Amino acid sequence: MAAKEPSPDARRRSLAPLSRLLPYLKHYRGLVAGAIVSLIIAAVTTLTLPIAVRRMIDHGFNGVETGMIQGYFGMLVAIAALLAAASALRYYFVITLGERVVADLRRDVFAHVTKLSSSFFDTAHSGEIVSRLTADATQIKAVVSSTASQALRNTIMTIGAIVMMVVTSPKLSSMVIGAIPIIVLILVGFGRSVRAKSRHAQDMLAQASAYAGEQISAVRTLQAFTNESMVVGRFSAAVDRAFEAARSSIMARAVLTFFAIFFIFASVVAVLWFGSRDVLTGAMSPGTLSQFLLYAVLAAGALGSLSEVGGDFAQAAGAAERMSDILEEVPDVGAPSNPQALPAKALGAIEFRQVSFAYPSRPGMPTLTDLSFAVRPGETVAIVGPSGSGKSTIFSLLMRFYDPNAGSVVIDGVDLRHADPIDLRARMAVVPQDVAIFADTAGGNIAFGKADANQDAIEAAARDALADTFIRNLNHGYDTQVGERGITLSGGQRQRIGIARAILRDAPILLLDEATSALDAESETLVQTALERLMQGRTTLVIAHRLATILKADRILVLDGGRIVEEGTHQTLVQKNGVYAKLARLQFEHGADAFQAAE
Ligand SMILES: Nc1ncnc2c1ncn2[C@@H]1O[C@H](COP(=O)(O)OP(=O)(O)OP(=O)(O)O)[C@@H](O)[C@H]1O
Repeated sequence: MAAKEPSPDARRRSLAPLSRLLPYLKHYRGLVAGAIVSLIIAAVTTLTLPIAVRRMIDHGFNGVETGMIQGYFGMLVAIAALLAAASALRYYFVITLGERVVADLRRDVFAHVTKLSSSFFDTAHSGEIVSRLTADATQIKAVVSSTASQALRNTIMTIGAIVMMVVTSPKLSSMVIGAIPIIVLILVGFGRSVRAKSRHAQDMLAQASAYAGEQISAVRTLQAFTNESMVVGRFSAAVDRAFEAARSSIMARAVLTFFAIFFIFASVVAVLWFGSRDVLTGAMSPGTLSQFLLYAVLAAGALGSLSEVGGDFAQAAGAAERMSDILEEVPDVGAPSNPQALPAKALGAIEFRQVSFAYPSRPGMPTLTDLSFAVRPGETVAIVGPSGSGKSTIFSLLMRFYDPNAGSVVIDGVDLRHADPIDLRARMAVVPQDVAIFADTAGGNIAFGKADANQDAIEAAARDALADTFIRNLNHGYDTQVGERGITLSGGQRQRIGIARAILRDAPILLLDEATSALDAESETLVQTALERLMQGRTTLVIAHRLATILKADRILVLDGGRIVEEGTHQTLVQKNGVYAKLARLQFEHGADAFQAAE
């Protein structure tokens, strides 16, 4: 994914990716219209204020029409009320719109990510995807809400105020308008440097947070190696670097503030100087001078803000691009337009026909070569082989996480390429080596096997998986939070939750990846018994690491270097004295006695 990212410069220049947000805005035309209307009302009301001020000064203070001053104050209060109402409405519409659009975008990106195929995740970093859903989405929210409305408001204000300046006094405006480009250029130049420095500060902070996140997630290792002071030292150095970067950005902003205020006031003083001469000569009324001054201040303020929002737009364009990159990612493995239905009554027959496969991230290196085997409904087949021989890859192809490069994988007579992956996976239950436990309750974790399962079904599955007793002994039984990654559970307990989940799923095909990590004898027996119950009446393919499992299998496939090198029962393979016999002696040492007995 990183390779596809355009350079930061290219990203800064192009605002085009923001147009990808338009379809989202279209769903909320009412909010958009409300925002624009209230924005225009607020801008126009602000622009009428100087006129009111002029009329008040020229007519209210001249001693002749003093009665009118009351009327003008009344009018000013009415204008203020309108301005306040329009601004409040603008805030409501614009912020709601921002939140709504970003919520939709987040939902779509997440939904799309869940559908992407394994080859995408082989190269993508999950942390990066999450940061797109959080940090990038937040930047987009800022643009859709405040930045876009600020830009629009300030554009209307700038144009409106300049027009009104010209209308009020063409002579003074020619002077001011001539000076504006110079001031803007200086401010924009400074603004760039401020932005570059603040971006640097953000990066430094991100580094510090990433370091903290990594260490917190591995806090047990950190404490076990008593590296607390080293880690704290590194973190505080990272935080200090972030602080220094922030200070440099704050300094630049302070200098910018100095120049911005100085230039604005200097130009106001210059206008006052020239204007007051006209007022003294009677060429201009004091009210007109005040009106002009107010317009000049409004124009300067609006222009200043406009120069700031440019950077925010560029950042959000980058964020929008990163999010739409994900939306444009097409899954390698998807449902065909007319998927072939699997037989209504699932049999659980599996067949690999001359399958060859290389992972997309390593195209030149075949992982499976010309692999053919069949598993009859209800049969239990054990796959054994040295580490890296391709055992897990067989499972990945069966679940259609990848498609083979040659040959076909067939379930119940249907080539998986022609089937809908959702339909297909519904017929399988998987118990992986390392059962994924979510930060949820014990019951919730089992229910991951079947989202609509009721409490009785969950408890029945837990009983069959021999997990019921330990779950009931937890503080709140099935409602106990088991912590992120199941940190509060033992290895054997995690596995039994995984087995309960598979029992609940009640699928005709069972894919079992036996854990390699040794459990104590008691847990081992529990897990083994639970697995045997689970395997009853189902087609089971098991990546076997234990002799006990192998002995119970109907057949053994021996895999080496992505090929099936031997096939048979334990007895026949041992007699053959080939790859299996050697592997069995080395790998199943802890079952050596059983091995001897079986021989
Ligand atoms: N996602 C992947 N992308 C690229 N190569 C992979 C991927 N997964 C596995 N491989 C490679 O494919 C080969 C077979 O891996 P596989 O996981 O199927 O082996 P295994 O027999 O299950 O090993 P183990 O018993 O150690 O789990 C290995 O060389 C491995 O490095």
